[in-house]
Amino acid sequence: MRLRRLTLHHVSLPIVAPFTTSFGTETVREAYLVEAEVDTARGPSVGWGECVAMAAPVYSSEFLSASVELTRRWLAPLLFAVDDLTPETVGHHLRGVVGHPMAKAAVEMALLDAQLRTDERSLASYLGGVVDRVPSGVSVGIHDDVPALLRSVAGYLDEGYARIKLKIAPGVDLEPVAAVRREFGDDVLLQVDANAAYTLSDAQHLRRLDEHRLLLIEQPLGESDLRQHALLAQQLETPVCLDESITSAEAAADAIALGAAAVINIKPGRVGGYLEARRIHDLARAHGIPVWCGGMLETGVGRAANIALASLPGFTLPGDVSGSKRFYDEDITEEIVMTDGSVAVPSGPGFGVTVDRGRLAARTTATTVLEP
Ligand SMILES: CSCC[C@@H](NC(=O)CCC(=O)O)C(=O)O
Ligand SMILES: [Mg+2]
Repeated sequence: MRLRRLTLHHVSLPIVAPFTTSFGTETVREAYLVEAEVDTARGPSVGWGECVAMAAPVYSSEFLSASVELTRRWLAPLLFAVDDLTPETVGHHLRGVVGHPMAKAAVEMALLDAQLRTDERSLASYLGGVVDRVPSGVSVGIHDDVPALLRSVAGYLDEGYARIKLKIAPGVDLEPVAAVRREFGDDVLLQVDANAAYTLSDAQHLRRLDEHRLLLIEQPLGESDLRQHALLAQQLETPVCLDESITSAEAAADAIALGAAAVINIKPGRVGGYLEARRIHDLARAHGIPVWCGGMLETGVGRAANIALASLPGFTLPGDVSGSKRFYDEDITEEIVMTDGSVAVPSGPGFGVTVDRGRLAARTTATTVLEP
């Protein structure tokens, strides 16, 4: 294919309720969608991608305006210069640009969507999906008090979510977890996510979570603390899951080899795209490491693609693949609906969803048009 134009649609989506993690509170999701216009062997096509970087470098070192600038100054010119571009070679052509996996993932996504639409093939089929529905978990932010948390969890359980993930931080961990266990019983699939808020010196404190029979504890320590996660894992019964630390298949291999990850949260944006995400899936599966699909408050574009990824056989734990309404009153695509604890794997060509241009325009704060 040949890339003719990249349009970055900067969008601002209000979140239905403040979402608080150990690194801050989000009330609006700033993001950008990548619209790629390409010429393929079968004629012109358009594909969509989504950059999951946050507005500020609080989750990882990437942030949206840097991703836009990187795409404008380096990623787009490199890709415009390629005559026989394919989604599978985007990573190769961008190898001279160090880092920035989220920015790279967004453009690779758009080219992959464009190619799959031309081929009339779904992303799930292309990646090797084996199921047509996947279990839907939900991520629950830190609340002001336990009663408010219990009301939120009760609501999600009433909706049918298959798994509850609680954000925790020092001082807001043992009490809320114990309260949820006490209120909803032992059968609820329950896990926690610290977003790197603890240090190895907290090991004895974190051991006290073991009594609550959690599925896992996600990213308790810092992104670069692989060895320390391995030492922590030796002290906990609760399986350690890594998120922020797993920035590539190579990082996943190191984490597995070091015993730092008993479970891996795969986020295509964080690792540089859906092809790298599949490589991590394959690697983890070869080592008997369960994986699940994480979330970055994606719009229906990224959400639909994540659900397709979650249909691969190694995704044996419910992912953060909630319905659109978990975060947004109105999505930019058709609504992703969770019913009876699962979401349908999109079966249409490409990512299987359609960007509603009216809704997109209503949420667009700026547009960056990139041409050769
Ligand atoms: C704004 S927090 C984004 C990162 C966080 N994501 C979630 O908690 C899931 C969000 C979602 O369901 O999209 C994580 O560390 O796993
Ligand atoms: Mg996480």
